[in-house]
Amino acid sequence: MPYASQSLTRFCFVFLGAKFVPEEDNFLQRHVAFFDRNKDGIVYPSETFQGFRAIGCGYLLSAFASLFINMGLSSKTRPGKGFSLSFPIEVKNIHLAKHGSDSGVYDKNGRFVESKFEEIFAKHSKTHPDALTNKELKQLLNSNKEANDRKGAIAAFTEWKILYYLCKDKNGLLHKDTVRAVYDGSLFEKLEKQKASKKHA
Ligand code: HEM
Ligand SMILES: [Ca+2]
Repeated sequence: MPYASQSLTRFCFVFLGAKFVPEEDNFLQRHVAFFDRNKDGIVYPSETFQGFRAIGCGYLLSAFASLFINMGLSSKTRPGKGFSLSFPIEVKNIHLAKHGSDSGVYDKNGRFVESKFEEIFAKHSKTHPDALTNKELKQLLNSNKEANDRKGAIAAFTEWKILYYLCKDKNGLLHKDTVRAVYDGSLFEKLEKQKASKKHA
């Protein structure tokens, strides 16, 4: 973004109270917008940390996640801009941070591909119709692995394992509706509400 329009965005946010709203059909923007705590369109490391804490993650995981996610994705989402030590992630460009060895449920623009989502469960949920066991999740990750893509495989492993750790049921199953909700980010809002209500109980 040229400097003038960047300043205009900042002006609108600060003085007019305008908020960044993710595109309705861009599920990847919605996935990430939860972590943009003040809705200015940018996720800073402190916001990733606060978002992780809000959904019930411990200090250590939240601290590591905020460092790795922001250091890893910041530059990719800021094409044409220099490196920034405050490691901002621009939500509108989050599709540029997609990696390999993923499920393909997000297309290259960050939109949700229903057929790819259904494919996960058609191929891998053998024990229970609408859920994945830990072993089936491992098989999913292995079958998504692309050749010479260690970085992508590690990123995919981390995303799925954190999801499993946070959301598996008491029988160790990761349910289809939970996985659907992580794609559009609504899962994060639900976890935040659950955590807040536990705190007040
Ligand atoms: C507890 C927090 C989070 C969990 C459990 C989580 C989980 C996931 C899962 C399961 C996927 C799908 C991967 C696939 O389709 O194979 C994904 C994709 C993605 N997530 Fe997250 N995520 C979290 C937080 C974040 C944050 C904070 C960011 C960045 C600010 C982020 C950026 C992405 C991106 C860019 C993708 C697309 C990867 C691709 O399709 O290549 N996620 N995440
Ligand atoms: Ca922000």
